[in-house]
Amino acid sequence: MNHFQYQGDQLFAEDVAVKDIVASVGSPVYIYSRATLVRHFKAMDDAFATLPHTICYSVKANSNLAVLRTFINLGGGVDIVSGGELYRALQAGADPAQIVYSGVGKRDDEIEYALHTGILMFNVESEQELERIDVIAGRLGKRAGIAIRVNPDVDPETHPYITTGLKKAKFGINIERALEQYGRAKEMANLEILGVDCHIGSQLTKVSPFVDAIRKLKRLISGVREMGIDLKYLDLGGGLGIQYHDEDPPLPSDYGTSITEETQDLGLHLIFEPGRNLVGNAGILVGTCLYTKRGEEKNFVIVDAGMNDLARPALYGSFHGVQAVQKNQDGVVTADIVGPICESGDFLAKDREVPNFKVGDLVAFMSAGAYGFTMSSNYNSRPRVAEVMVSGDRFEIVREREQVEDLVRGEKIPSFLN
Ligand SMILES: Cc1ncc(COP(=O)(O)O)c(C=O)c1O
Ligand SMILES: N[C@@H](CCCC[NH3+])C(=O)O
Repeated sequence: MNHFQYQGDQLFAEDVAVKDIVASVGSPVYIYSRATLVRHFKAMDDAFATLPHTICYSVKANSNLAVLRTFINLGGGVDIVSGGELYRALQAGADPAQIVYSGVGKRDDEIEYALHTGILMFNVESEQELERIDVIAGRLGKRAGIAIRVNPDVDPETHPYITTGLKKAKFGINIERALEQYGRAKEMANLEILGVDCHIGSQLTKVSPFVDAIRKLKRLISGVREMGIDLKYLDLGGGLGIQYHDEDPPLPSDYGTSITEETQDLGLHLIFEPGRNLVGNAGILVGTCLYTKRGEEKNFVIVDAGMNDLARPALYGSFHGVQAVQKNQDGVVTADIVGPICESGDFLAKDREVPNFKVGDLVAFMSAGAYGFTMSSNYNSRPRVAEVMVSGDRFEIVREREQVEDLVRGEKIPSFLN
């Protein structure tokens, strides 16, 4: 069941009318459905019920503390890529023993922070990083749990900007060189080799690339075991896609069945790092129509939300469904829905048949729960919008809207300018 649905002519988030949220919180605003978050987490968790596994939610998709807490309360771990994400995860109550840390550019201070925290493991993405972690762990008198993030050279058949598992990508260590690096890691005094990791890309709409990657990893796992290394974890990253428009991604249960089949004899604890699949369709962005322009070439609906609030259309040409918060009887129009930002790339929908919006109408951008707020910026000195969590017939602001004063926080005018 979808938790963003019409009741009569009104769009609801669970049992709350979206217009009531906007009336109370303002526009634009991100709105999340707690019931959807819970349902998605459980679907992913249930998909692997027959194997030991941990769902380590990928914080980058949506790092709101209320979202993190929802998954953590369901027993989830987290996948982080920075000291900032580690801080957020801990604030939300994550168990350090269920935190995995990926990313090609971990800084010394971030590595130290993670070691002090006692995270489960670093997913190491380069030969130099392996050494760096060993040195820092030695200095702190700690042993660092690690997995090597292997780049299996598999095409996930998704947008090039979110393809990560091809040889030409900056991510991970090429699979042909991985065995050698396990050998090096084994000789490093302050590392404890715990697993093998890979993440091949995001918004995958087929299971086959995951299966191809696993088959390649299995050969590596045998090789690592032959070196006398006792592996415990196989981290298969995230990447399962969602429906934004006309995609037909596999259900978590199908993804689970295929992966379980491939991995059940390995005797490894599986880790998954889903982001988008858990949160993407659990959130919407709502804006207000400020103006309409009827052009000779094009029609425009100008809204108060822009590419700084939702970057995906501008960055990847992504599709987000557009719906009227209150359905009207005024027919449809083919238009670009654009924001106030001074760039022609500032569109949220292009050449789209949409309701014939009028000034003051509320416009909902669907499937905006993943990589929406987390990729927002202050471009054009626009304050970040509020985030609201709905649960049943209640809603709560889970992040206040920024004020313009917040935009100069920490900024000083140098005295020599006086
Ligand atoms: C290492 C890693 N893990 C997990 C994810 C989450 O991906 P998704 O949101 O596609 O599940 C990403 C982003 O693609 C990632 O880079
Ligand atoms: N930001 C991307 C996904 C990035 C995946 C991160 N590894 C998107 O919105 O689709």
